[in-house]
Amino acid sequence: MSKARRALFADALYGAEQPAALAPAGPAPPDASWLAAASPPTVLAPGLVVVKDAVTPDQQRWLALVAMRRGREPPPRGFWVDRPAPAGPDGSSPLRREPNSSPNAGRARAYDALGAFADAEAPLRALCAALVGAARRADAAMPPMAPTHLLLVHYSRGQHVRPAIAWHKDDAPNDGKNDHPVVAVSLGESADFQLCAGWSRARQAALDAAGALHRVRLESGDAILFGGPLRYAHHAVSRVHVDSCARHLLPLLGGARLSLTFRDALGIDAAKYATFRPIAHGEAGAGARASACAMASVAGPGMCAD
Ligand SMILES: O=C(O)CCC(=O)C(=O)O
Ligand SMILES: [Fe+2]
Repeated sequence: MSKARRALFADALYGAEQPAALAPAGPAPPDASWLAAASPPTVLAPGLVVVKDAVTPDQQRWLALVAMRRGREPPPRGFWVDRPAPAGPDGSSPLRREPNSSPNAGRARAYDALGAFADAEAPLRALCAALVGAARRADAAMPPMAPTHLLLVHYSRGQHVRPAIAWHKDDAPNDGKNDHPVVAVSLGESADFQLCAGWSRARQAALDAAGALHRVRLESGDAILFGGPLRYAHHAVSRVHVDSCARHLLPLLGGARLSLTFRDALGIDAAKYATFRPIAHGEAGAGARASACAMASVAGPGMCAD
C-alpha cells in the first residue's frame, strides 16, 4: 500500500486529534475493582516494577475521560505546551504557551494537586494505593507512597519524534523530594520506556550492548513504578508507536497517548508549579534536563524533558 493510502486508512481509523465533545466521566470504578484483572507485577530490578494490564478497558476509559476533561480546559489547568513564538525585532524568539488543541501539539502536560480532581480524587488514590501495594508485595525495595499530585502528559497522535521524552531524572521540586515511587499509568498509544541509573550516553550504549538496559513496552492499561534505589534513575520514552492506540480509547483519544503520573510531592503548591519548567527556572535538576534537552534538540521545540 502506498504511503498516502496508508495515511488515509490511518486517518479513517484514528480520526481527529481531539473528539468534539467529551461525555462526563460517569461513575468511578469501585475501589476493590482496581487491579482485579492485572497480571502479577514483574520486578525488573529492586525499585522497578511493571504491572501489565493494571487497568481494564472500562477503567482506562474512565481514567482517560477524567484526564481529557481536565486537559481540555484552558492552560494552565488544561494541557499546555510552550513553543517558540515568531522572532521579535531583536531576533529573539520568546516562548508562547499554547493549549494542546494547537495543530501538531506534540507533548503537553497538566499538573495539579490530587485534591483538584474533585470526585475523581478518591478513586485515583485507590488506584495508586492498589498499584503501590502490589508492587511492594512483589519488591521489598519499593517504599510506600501516598500521592499528593498528579501529572498528566499528553502525546498527541503523530508526535512520533524520537525520543518522545528525552533522558531525565524526576528531581525537580514538583516531582517530590523522597524515595517514594513515581507511579505511572499508560493509556492509548504504546510507548517504549527506558530506565538507566547514572545515565550517560556511554553507559547507555554499554548496557544496551550487554542487553542490560531496562526497556519496557508500555501498552494501554500498563503501569510502571520506580522508587527506592531507582527513584532518581534517568528514564526516557524513546518512542511512541505510530497508530497503536488501543481501539477502546480511539473515540476518546483520537490516537494519542496519555501518561498519568502520581507523585508524592508533599508541601508543593500546585498553583506555583502548574506551568513549572526546570530549565527556565534554573532549579534543581536543570543541569540534567538541559543536557537531555540538548540531546533532544533535533526533535524540535517542546520535546525537551522538562
Ligand atoms: O510518559 C511517560 O510515561 C513518562 C513521563 C515522564 O517521565 C515525566 O513526565 O517525567
Ligand atoms: Fe520522568
